[in-house]
Amino acid sequence: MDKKQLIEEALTARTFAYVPYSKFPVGAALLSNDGKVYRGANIENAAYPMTNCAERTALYKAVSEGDTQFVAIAVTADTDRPVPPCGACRQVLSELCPPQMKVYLSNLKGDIQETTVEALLPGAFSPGDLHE
Ligand SMILES: O=c1ccn([C@H]2C[C@H](O)[C@@H](CO)O2)c(=O)[nH]1
Ligand SMILES: [Zn+2]
Repeated sequence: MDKKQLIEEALTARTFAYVPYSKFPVGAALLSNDGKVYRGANIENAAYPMTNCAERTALYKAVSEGDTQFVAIAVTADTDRPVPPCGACRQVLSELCPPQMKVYLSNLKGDIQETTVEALLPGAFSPGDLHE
């Protein structure tokens, strides 16, 4: 599973978004170290703040299936620039993924921004901050 294939998976995931309010579908595809891909889409709610982003959907699917070792995530939406993850997703990525893990942000025009979990949220509040 290479970068291009993972982005294709994110594009497929995007088609399953539940977005009656924003009409802004987002897709994500999370690659685990055993080669499995967890797709995620954003799922909105009439109580707006309950919305779950595509990235967190993919992460929570994986973790709740017992998969915790990840090597990359792709995220895609119909944005002018490669879609930037929200603050909440950056925090969750930093909790559940290695700091140097690749993050492929893209849009429908085919622009790709390659970054890392750590670069998306430098200095993130981390599990280690809770203990001495
Ligand atoms: O990286 C992002 C940015 C936004 N959204 C969702 C949340 C909401 O459903 C819609 C508009 O913010 O897009 C994501 O899923 N991922
Ligand atoms: Zn988000």
